[in-house]
Amino acid sequence: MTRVMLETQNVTVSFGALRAVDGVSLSIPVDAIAALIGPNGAGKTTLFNALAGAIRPDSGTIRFAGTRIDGLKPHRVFELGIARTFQIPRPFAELSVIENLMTVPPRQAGETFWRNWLTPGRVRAEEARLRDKAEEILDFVALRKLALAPARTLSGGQLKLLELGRALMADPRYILLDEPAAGVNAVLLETIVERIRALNARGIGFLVIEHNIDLVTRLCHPIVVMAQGQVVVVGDADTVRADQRVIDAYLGDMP
Ligand SMILES: Nc1ncnc2c1ncn2[C@@H]1O[C@H](COP(=O)(O)OP(=O)(O)OP(=O)(O)O)[C@@H](O)[C@H]1O
Repeated sequence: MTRVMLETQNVTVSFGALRAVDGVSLSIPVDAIAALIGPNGAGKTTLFNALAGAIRPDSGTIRFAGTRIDGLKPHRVFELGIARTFQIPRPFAELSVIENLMTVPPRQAGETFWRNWLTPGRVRAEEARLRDKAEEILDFVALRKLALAPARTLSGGQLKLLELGRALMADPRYILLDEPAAGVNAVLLETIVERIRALNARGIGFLVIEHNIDLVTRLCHPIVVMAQGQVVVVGDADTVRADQRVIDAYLGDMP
């Protein structure tokens, strides 16, 4: 039996009369690079917000590696190992690239704080360790040369890599990636794809919101298609492409 990493049962999120997420039940297997696609307004971001703890669902349950996480605060979800990136990257614009990584809170923030306070000599060692880790991650996301550049000078694609780097500082078990390809040139996109695959090979699971269907087809399985708050179909690229309900959902979105 396939083990499930992320499971939602009948999750609903409403804004007034609008059911942005309407009874979504999903089982995402351990270690999958899964995609969440669908036309504009389908409810993808709202579902991400519910998974990350930014929104409490009106009803339904969410489990991560078997633990209930619906209704938990974002920092609790983060501590359990779910990191997220945003459609529009949110770096500290004036801080350098490496500082942007070093400001990510450790997953066990309290423990580190008390340890440092009780043994102040360790603060420097802790900072050196953090810097080493940040440098290693910058190597991995191909941003080492830009370590000292202010984040505001980065291109769209480099900002996406910075977001991925910030997520990795938390040693996540799972990453919610919001539109990794948006505004990214073809060369950097290949770097992003390759890095996602490498991380997945190390056991990190992904759920990826993406409008670039070519990328989704190459990278993701399973593909979850949402429309009007509901899951339309879940399957591989061929299944999804051939499904009339998916075609209808996207055509319905055309002007
Ligand atoms: N905070 C909010 N208040 C009211 N309505 C909202 C709010 N957030 C989202 N919505 C509405 O909920 C529906 C789903 O939006 P959502 O952003 O989740 O869709 P999406 O699939 O992520 O779309 P896109 O691909 O355009 O980002 C839309 O009709 C949207 O207008």
